[in-house]
Amino acid sequence: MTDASASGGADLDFEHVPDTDQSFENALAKARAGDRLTVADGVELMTTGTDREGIDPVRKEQVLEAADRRRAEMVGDDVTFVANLNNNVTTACNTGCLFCNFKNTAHQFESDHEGDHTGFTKTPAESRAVVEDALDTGIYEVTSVSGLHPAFVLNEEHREILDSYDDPYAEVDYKPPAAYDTDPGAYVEQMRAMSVGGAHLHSMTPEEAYHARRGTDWSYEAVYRELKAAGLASVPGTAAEILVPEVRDVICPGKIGTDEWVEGMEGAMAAGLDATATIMYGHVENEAHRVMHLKVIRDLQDRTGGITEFVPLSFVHRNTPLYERGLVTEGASDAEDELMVAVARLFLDNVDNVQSSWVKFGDAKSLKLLNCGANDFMGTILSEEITKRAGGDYGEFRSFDDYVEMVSAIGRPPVERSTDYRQRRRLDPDDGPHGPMLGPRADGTPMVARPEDDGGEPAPADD
Ligand SMILES: C[S@@+](CC[C@H](N)C(=O)[O-])C[C@H]1O[C@@H](n2cnc3c(N)ncnc32)[C@H](O)[C@@H]1O
Ligand SMILES: Nc1c(NC[C@H](O)[C@H](O)[C@H](O)CO)[nH]c(=O)[nH]c1=O
Ligand SMILES: N[C@@H](Cc1ccc(O)cc1)C(=O)O
Ligand code: SF4
Repeated sequence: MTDASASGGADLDFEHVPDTDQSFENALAKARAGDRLTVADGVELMTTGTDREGIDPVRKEQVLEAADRRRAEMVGDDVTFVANLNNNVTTACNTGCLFCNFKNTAHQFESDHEGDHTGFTKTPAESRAVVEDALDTGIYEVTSVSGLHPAFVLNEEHREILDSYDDPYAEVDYKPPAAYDTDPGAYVEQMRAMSVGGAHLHSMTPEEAYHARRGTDWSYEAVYRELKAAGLASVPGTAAEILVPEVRDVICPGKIGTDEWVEGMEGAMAAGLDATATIMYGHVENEAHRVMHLKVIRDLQDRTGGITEFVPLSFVHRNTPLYERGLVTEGASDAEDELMVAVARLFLDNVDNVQSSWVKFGDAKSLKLLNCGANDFMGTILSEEITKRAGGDYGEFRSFDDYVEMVSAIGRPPVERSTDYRQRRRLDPDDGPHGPMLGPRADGTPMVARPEDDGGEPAPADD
């Protein structure tokens, strides 16, 4: 039997292990025929057979080839990408996920705290200014994911509710903005600020929505409706990590559970928002957990139909507590990354788009993954904090010319997309230089990186 433990480290005694009654050959035949796969089928494909130790290179190629063909049948050869900006509002967070080095514990942001930290908080006005600048470069979308700052509230009504607790910090992780150097404002103020100028705002993960309703009896749907009215247009399905309780207990015990993540996503879609879905893999979990996670996503999509894309996020281990505490010794191998993308394509028969992330994989591997079942190539992002702070070093920006060159090199058509994939524009490789055309101020002028995006020093922390 195969034991994933690709990441080495601690010997965790999980209930769910990759062990099935199915055979690899049967599972592959079903995948090739386009039959809906069971979890056992998925585990056979993900492990290249539980009858053998390790990954079998020939069987792996068979799985990748089946996924590549399925991708061509489902969405054709186009490789899509979006002109977008990442604008994360704050790194202050007390949730304590053990895979995350993006966050800084919130007490460090308090006005009376002595000593430096590397984090930041932006006011709504500062967020608006960053988005305004990026709109001029032609972006279509603003992606914003943040730490759960204790001063964050949905709106002023929420602030009053949280203020009325006897000990708000202990009971509901709330401390008034006056305690901090920088006030992040209310979530609705940040939404209004970042949806400026017709930008498509992609923000408020289920974990952030949980924070935006903490201490109340409001439903996720009601909270997402309020955020939508303030400018939110779609939701990033992060905070998913691995949607199996025994894994969450190890890597993110402070986070919402599997069922609540699903409830949050359903609330977003009930409010009329599209969402992406993610998996963060390559740490303590095994192949059974990865496929169980895919089943949660497929069931959710059967019920809602609102998931626009699935994003495999390979764990970046270097600067994280999981690595520092010896729970993992490395991230996923190349073969595991390939199989994750391929089995996602084969298992998720109801999700059109599977994303290959150059931030997580680098250019060479992310291009290879476009031949293993992926069809989307993420976005220009212009700024990156999560992977960089975890020790990743694939940069913070890809220009349209970079995209056209890379995608053409693998013989596929490069296509600019909107966040919901409904607007598409094919780029002619022979007609450069290339720039975005779909954003509210886009006119085809090439986007350029700010100096710090080219490996220079980042801007100083503002908090
Ligand atoms: C940093 S959080 C920010 C948004 C919000 N606090 C949340 O948890 O949804 C966004 C996502 O980044 C991903 N992430 C964080 N650290 C990572 C790492 N070391 N490697 C890969 N992905 C990581 C996780 O999937 C996480 O859900
Ligand atoms: N995979 C990563 C993403 N993906 C999100 C996209 O950039 C985009 O927001 C989405 O496809 C909706 O259009 N973003 C990152 O910053 N880092 C990644 O690794
Ligand atoms: N925030 C995620 C990436 C992400 C963003 C938005 C999404 O819709 C999906 C994934 C990361 O960097 O790890
Ligand atoms: S993943 Fe999100 S919730 Fe968890 S510590 Fe990082 S920023 Fe906070």
